[in-house]
Amino acid sequence: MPGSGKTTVGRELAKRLGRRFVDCDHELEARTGVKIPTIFEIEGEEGFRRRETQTLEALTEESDLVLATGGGAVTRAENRSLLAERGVVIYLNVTPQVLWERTRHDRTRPLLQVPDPKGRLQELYVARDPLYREVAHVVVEGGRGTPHAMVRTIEKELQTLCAL
Ligand SMILES: Nc1ncnc2c1ncn2[C@@H]1O[C@H](COP(=O)(O)OP(=O)(O)O)[C@@H](O)[C@H]1O
Ligand SMILES: O=C(O)C1=C[C@@H](OP(=O)(O)O)[C@@H](O)[C@H](O)C1
Ligand SMILES: [Mg+2]
Repeated sequence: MPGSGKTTVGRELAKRLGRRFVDCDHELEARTGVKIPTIFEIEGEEGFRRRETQTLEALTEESDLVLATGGGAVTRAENRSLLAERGVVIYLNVTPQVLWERTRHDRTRPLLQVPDPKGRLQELYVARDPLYREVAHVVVEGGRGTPHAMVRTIEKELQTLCAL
């Protein structure tokens, strides 16, 4: 979900694992030369989603990468397949209340620029939680832990997965 810590935790996890970190939104901004809100303004969510899929297709071809997606990547079935088949997917499960506390002053997430962002986060959470679970190999409860604690938990989960 937006605000769950994908960018923050992903960057720290990559450092810890000695891998390259890429954030899909940042890559998309680098490719287009404009910020995410501008893509939404000009092309709408549909245009953004099309570009997001193209970027995910390219990035999931690479190996040894820690990739942070945008929160809505799971809404397209083709993205879910790309992620589940080409990667080890980690779902950072954070309650809507905490997501709201973390994103309430942030203007860079167009879907949350509505009169009731807390209600929007609740709706998105209900709609997306099953999709995140469908695609995830690991679910990490990320409510109140620090990014560092989350990295440690993910590392342990990855070690368990690799030992299977
Ligand atoms: N585990 C955490 N504990 C507290 N704050 C966090 C945690 N993870 C991220 N944050 C903060 O929450 C905000 C959103 O994090 P971000 O990494 O951008 O989330 P996402 O990429 O999932 O939308 C940032 O201000 C970040 O510093
Ligand atoms: O939840 C979403 O649909 C989105 C989340 C954003 O990324 P974060 O999850 O990093 O905020 C970004 O991709 C875009 O604004 C759409
Ligand atoms: Mg992010």
